[in-house]
Amino acid sequence: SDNVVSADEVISAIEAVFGAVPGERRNHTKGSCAVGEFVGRPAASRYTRSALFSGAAVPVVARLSLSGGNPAAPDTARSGRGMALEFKLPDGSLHHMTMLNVPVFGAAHPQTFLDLMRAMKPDPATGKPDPDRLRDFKASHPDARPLGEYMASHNPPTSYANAAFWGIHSFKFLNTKDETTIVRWRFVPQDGEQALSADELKTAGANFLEKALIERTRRGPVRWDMMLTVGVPGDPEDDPTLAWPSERPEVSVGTLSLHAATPQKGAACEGINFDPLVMSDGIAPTNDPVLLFRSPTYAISFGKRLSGH
Ligand code: HEM
Repeated sequence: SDNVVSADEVISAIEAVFGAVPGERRNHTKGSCAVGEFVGRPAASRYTRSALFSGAAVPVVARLSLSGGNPAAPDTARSGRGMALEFKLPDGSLHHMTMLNVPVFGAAHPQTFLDLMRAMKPDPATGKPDPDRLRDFKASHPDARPLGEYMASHNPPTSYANAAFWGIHSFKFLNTKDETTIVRWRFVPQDGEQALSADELKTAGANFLEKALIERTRRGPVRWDMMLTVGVPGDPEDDPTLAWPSERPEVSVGTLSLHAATPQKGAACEGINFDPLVMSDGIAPTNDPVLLFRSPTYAISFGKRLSGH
């Protein structure tokens, strides 16, 4: 059962891999802040009554990040890139979307995530993870394979502005008649997707992502289209490691525009806990055990950094 894994032990396991920087996030530690707006399309109103899609501009605070707890992670690292969005709706309510630049996650249950952290824990003798433990992890956790295969065949992006971001989990959309539709979504960059070449991986350096985003927003808003996929019966609802069939049609339901970016220190995104269960009326979680487990885990990380630990 999923209840055997506690949020506390997962945070401890993350800290055992990466250490802990006082006052900072335990995961996605390296990141940048941005601000902008989201304009939804009424095309979504068939599925959701959320005010996100009224057509009015909704202010957004965003954070772009590298996954992992290393505050000095190189921007060429073969790891996830994150996009976290906080929408402020006209009635004052908040909505969060906390996404990654990959279509699937590497754990169907919190236990797999915990086991991965345990396998990644550096061996005191070498300062590196024990290759045997990593091999054992891969062999014993088939749910980690789809993400592993995706990461192996996709280089990291040249810029956050050239990355697509997926919501990964399935969510429930509720319309005015209280009808439920299971959906997934991704944000597709209007600048186009672009990955680092093998040469660029060697020459790009460790810290180009923040600079590229700041410079890009100075030339004008950087935009992503929100593409919605409507599930059909039989599509996996509660497993974020399983992609939906690629032939499912996508509907454009809105556009995100980021107008300005800055380092995270002291900026608006720094103090936000981008808990993915912060949801406004018209959007609700599925029973995906990973989605539900994220909330208590983020709360512990947030509490630690708030209190300066
Ligand atoms: C068992 C699964 C997971 C665990 C234990 C976990 C843990 C964490 C933790 C502890 C943080 C830092 C929270 C804070 O201090 O504010 C974080 C941040 C983040 N996570 Fe997860 N996570 C999980 C799954 C996911 C998934 C499935 C996604 C994407 C769909 C995701 C995307 C992100 C992003 C984008 C951030 C950075 C948020 C920000 O910029 O503040 N995580 N995660």
